[in-house]
Amino acid sequence: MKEYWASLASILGVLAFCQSLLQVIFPPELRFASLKLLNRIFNMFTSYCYFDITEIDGVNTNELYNAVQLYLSSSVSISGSRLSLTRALNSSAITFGLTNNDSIFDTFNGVTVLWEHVVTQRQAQTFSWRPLPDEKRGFTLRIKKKDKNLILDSYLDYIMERANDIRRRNQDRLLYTNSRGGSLDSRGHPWESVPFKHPSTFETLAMDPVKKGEIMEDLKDFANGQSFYQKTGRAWKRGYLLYGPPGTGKSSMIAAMANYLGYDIYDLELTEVHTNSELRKLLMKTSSKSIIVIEDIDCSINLSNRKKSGGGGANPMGRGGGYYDTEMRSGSGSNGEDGGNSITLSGLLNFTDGLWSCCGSERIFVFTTNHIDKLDPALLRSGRMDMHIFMSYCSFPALKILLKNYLGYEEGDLEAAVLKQMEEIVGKAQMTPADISEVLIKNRRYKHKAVSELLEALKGRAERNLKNGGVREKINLMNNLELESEEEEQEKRALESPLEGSDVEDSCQKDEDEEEEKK
Ligand SMILES: Nc1ncnc2c1ncn2[C@@H]1O[C@H](COP(=O)(O)OP(=O)(O)OP(=O)(O)O)[C@@H](O)[C@H]1O
Ligand SMILES: [Mg+2]
Repeated sequence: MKEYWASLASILGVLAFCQSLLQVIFPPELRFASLKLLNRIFNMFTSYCYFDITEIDGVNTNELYNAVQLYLSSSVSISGSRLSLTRALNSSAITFGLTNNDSIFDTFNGVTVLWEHVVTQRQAQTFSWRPLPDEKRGFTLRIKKKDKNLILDSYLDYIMERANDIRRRNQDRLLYTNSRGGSLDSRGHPWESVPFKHPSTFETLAMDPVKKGEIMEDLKDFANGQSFYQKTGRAWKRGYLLYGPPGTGKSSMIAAMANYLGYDIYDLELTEVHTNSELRKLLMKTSSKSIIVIEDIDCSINLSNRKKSGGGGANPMGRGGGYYDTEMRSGSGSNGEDGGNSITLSGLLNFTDGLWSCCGSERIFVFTTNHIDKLDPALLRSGRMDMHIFMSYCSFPALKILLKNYLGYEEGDLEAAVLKQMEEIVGKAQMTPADISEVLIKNRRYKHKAVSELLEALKGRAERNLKNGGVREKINLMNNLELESEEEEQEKRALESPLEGSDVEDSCQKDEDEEEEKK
């Protein structure tokens, strides 16, 4: 047996020697033919097969090369004697990789494979539309012939998937804006981006834990729901409407969503968009795994424009009679009421719901508003915004989260009596998490003072609300009384008016009769 291996090794050695000799002596055509022949003989004796994954495929970058590089960076042990270190654009993480002509073993489904990073100098520059790097880089994958099918079926898919995960984890999230209006940058992009570093997370977000849990679950289900959306024939997107008073955490919630799912954010400034087609182009240039945000939607666009349009009618729910068509044609800009901004509600609905909304996938739309009552029912109907989330004034569970965030107080750290007082009063105080955060930040170095000032602030607001509430009740009562007396007056007038009317009619008739008689 030993002898067999020795002779096989010497044959392979001779073949390798012949290969390199051929490269030096023969002209290219002959060299190519003989290399092919030698490779065949070589393949007959070896139990391995090899796959080359080059960095550049023709003139295009080979995605698989980048994926393998990233994938191997997660399995290369830091103990290696020489590793290459890279930090990608928009990334705060450093990745390790194989240096030139280095190799590494990897195991997948119990099968061991060998990866080699092959770097050679590029020979005379061939014609290309774009300059190619001086070095030719590629990975060679060595697999036992018997494992070839087993591994190729799923191994490469697995690598692509893992690489995408790593890329997402390493890359900073981006915040895009369309503040340049409709103009494009040098690469034809309408969006400008900056690294997104908002620290808000669901852990720091002060709100009812049950509601928070529901939202997190909904987001996770959405992100893992590719097959569900495929199966049910729905576009893979979801809409959230966040509403509530200012300072209750709507923007913080969006940041928490992005950080939770690892999505980018597209902050769409509707006032910068001039036409529906511009809106569509912006949508087409968003990437998947992103959150498209329209803040203060009630202020961004004249959503009541359909009422002003002739065909819209006054019935806000009226969808018959070509309601949307009329809307399309009669954007507020067309009649100049909106400073030339002709984006319409139907354009917006098409943006979130129409066929164009499906270019790309795994996208979340978030609208925020302080006045849900001002929104058009078409925006609120079920299926359009899948979840309506009310961001309310600070509740007791939310208050506990803020105390933990700013003062580091856990559940048992505060006196039970103080907590009880807070619990009783926080609902009546109607303070937003932003208000409470202000008090806590101001005194964060002196925890006791922070707590006592917070209690004072809560009490003060509760009392004021009670007084205002009392006054408001009185005003409402007076208003009601006034209304009632006004209604009574109107009724009286209505009852009297037919008499007055008949009087007038009668006198007119009398005058006419008299004139007739005179004639
Ligand atoms: N629920 C919350 N949890 C934690 N912090 C909050 C919360 N709500 C508000 N804050 C704090 O208050 C500040 C303002 O909050 P945010 O901008 O999220 O409010 P908003 O609801 O978007 O207000 P607006 O309606 O004015 O846009 C944030 O910087 C954050 O620190
Ligand atoms: Mg906000």
